[in-house]
Amino acid sequence: MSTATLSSAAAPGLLTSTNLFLFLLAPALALLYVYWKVSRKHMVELAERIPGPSGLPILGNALEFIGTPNQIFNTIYQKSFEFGRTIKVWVGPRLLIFLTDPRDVEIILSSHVHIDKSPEYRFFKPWLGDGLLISTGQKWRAHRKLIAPTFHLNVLKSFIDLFNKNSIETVNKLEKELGKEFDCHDYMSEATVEILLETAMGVSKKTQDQSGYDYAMAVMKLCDILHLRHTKLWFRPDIIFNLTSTAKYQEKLINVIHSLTRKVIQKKKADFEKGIRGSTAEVPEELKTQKYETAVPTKTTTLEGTSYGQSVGLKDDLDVDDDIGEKKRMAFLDLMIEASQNGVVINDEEIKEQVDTIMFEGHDTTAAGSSFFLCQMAAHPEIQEKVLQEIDEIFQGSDRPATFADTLEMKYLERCLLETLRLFPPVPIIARQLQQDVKLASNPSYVLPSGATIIIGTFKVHRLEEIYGPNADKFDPDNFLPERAANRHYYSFIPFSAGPRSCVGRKYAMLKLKILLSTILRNYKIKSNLKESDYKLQGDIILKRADGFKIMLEKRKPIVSVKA
Ligand code: HEM
Repeated sequence: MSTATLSSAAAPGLLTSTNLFLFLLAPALALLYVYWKVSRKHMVELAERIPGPSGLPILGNALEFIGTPNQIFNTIYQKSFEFGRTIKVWVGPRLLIFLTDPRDVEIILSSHVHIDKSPEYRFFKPWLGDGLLISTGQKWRAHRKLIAPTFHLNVLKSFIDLFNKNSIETVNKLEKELGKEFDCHDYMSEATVEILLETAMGVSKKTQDQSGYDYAMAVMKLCDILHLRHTKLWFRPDIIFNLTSTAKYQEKLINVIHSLTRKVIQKKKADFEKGIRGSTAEVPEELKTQKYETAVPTKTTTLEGTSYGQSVGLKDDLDVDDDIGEKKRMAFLDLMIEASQNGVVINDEEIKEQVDTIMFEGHDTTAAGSSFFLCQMAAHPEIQEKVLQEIDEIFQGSDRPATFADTLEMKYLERCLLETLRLFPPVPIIARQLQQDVKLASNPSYVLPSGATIIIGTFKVHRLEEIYGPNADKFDPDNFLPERAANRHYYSFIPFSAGPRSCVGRKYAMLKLKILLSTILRNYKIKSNLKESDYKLQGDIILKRADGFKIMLEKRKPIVSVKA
């Protein structure tokens, strides 16, 4: 039989199986669609009760999230005024519900059940693995229990000298910018990375052949890519994204980041084997604070209306006052390495995930917070004068390093810092995935359906007129006077989130920022030609200024010049 005869003989059979396949595919797809519709019926019905912009079929409101990061930020914020405090948005088949009423925010954040992060956090996985920010369930609980004590105030007090040393080094680096307009965010990023290396990681930055600046820049570019994946729907599926040149670039950036974390862990392990514990970063004799430190009661952890960045009425696992044992008073990476020795609580891969997580969460947030603070000082010179006056009263013209007791005296500076975190929360939204229905406190007829993504709009909560008054958008440090703070709902100020998944670095951040910012202000006055209304905001993971954090410095008299 010829080949031609063979293929024509096989053709009818082939056609039959194709037809059969199509014949079965159509009802299978129809059944799948019906199943999908039925399984979502409950969610769709509950969502219908919640107000929100009307969207297109299939796409929902997805097209509203198009534009530059600054445009997207403005669109979302403007839209928030068109509806009430609870807003529903469909992005394709995904249901997002924005919450801004502090009573509803409390239900979600204070819960030990609603702790799952939204699916968007998966974009962080190649970088942060299953670190504290992303993990959930038993793994998150075990690691949170291990990590939270490493940011206890007793541990943080041992970092004061390193906070001072690095702050003075930042002041010295800034000197070359005198008289020019420049972006202070680069300096704040470098400083916050280097401080983390020398404190929480306990390695000297001098032993690292990779600079904090390179690391911070790689993180910044990686965040741009992750933001792109959040906002551009076609970049979301891995199968498409992995084919793009952006995916290759992402891989390169992750290599830069991971190479630093790997080196840090190797160095710490080597030290550990030699019996070295604690930070190996050196502090010059004249910057050691012990001789200046006055006795401060160890339990003085609350300042007026707030306790290190959250309402005094809120307590979390960082607020354990009882004296913890010597063993638990170890810094972050020391404890990770020690815990890994028996391999039960944490293994090597998990240590790497946690180091990556702390390096990211610990630097980018504080870099944004400190940059906004400096811009706010420049935009409000009369407020800056009051901060300078307070600092001058504390230090009396001396160039001695700041002590823990000094940080407790920086009450006005702290109010300015809290007010900065209110108006410009570095983490502008917090997202959770619901595994069960939740009735809202603000309106019990609204029930958040299981399967919905809940977005807590911190930026919006912090600017509610019903809570912060008709001038809610105005920079007013007196919003944090104890009597004003006491009259507000605890969950109306949540820059560090709150509840069981609150920020473990809250106290670390506040203490470090007070020392870093007061040291800068002891040396420089901050100036700018720009007003607050000129800021162009973008919320790509961390809230930033799309127009850059432009400031100018003027040397203060008398000049305080301490060598690091
Ligand atoms: C101004 C500075 C900071 C701000 C505004 C901030 C804010 C936040 C917020 C809002 C969350 C919750 C995020 C979410 O649920 O999606 C968070 C979580 C976290 N933060 Fe911070 N943070 C700051 C500094 C730090 C520092 C300095 C560290 C570490 C040294 C740190 C480590 C973490 C970690 C590990 C988590 C995850 C906690 C968990 O899920 O159990 N943060 N932070």
